[in-house]
Amino acid sequence: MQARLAAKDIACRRGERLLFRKLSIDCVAGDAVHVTGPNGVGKSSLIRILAGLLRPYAGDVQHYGGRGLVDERLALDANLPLSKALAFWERLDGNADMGRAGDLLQLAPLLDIPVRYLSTGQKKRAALARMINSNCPIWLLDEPLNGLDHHAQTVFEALIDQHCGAGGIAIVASHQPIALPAPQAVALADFAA
Ligand SMILES: Nc1ncnc2c1ncn2[C@@H]1O[C@H](COP(=O)(O)OP(=O)(O)OP(=O)(O)O)[C@@H](O)[C@H]1O
Repeated sequence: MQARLAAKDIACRRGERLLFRKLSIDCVAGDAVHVTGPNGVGKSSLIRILAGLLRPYAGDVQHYGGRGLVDERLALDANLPLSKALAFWERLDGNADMGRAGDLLQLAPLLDIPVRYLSTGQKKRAALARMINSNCPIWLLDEPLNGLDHHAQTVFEALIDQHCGAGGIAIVASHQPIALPAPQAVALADFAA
């Protein structure tokens, strides 16, 4: 069965505020979605709902296929050299070869450096490579270009293109323009409560 992610009539409440409501997204293999909106409208909250990390106030989310998330929280042990921090996930994900993603995102020179010493963009490159290496068909990306230099941005845009071309799904919350293959646009302010 092909990858699918469907959110139906979801609403999001944070604290006492209802942020958005009646939002539906239906993605099938190959789809890309660009979520936009001003600060505080709920883009990160939406990505976390789609990832299953935050319960929607109303509506539901269904998915077929694993979900990979990259947001501002770096899921890598700050005290380990990057190679060992990545190896932790490689054991869980059952994929020991960082391979192409690691090459393209130029991780080789960073592997001996403790994660806490990596620059913002280097950490983001490592997080993206880890997600790619997990082989999840559904990519959930919260500001994935933040911190990346122009070359790394271009490389990652090409990786999204390949991922969708191979039947993956990418849902991207981004302030910055990002080249996505035939994206559906979701302007979150249109669903503000
Ligand atoms: N745990 C929480 N409890 C209460 N309110 C929260 C919580 N987390 C986030 N919020 C509020 O929810 C709103 C939406 O936050 P969110 O991070 O989803 O917005 P965003 O659109 O991603 O913003 P930005 O563009 O600045 O990244 C903000 O007003 C924020 O203060």
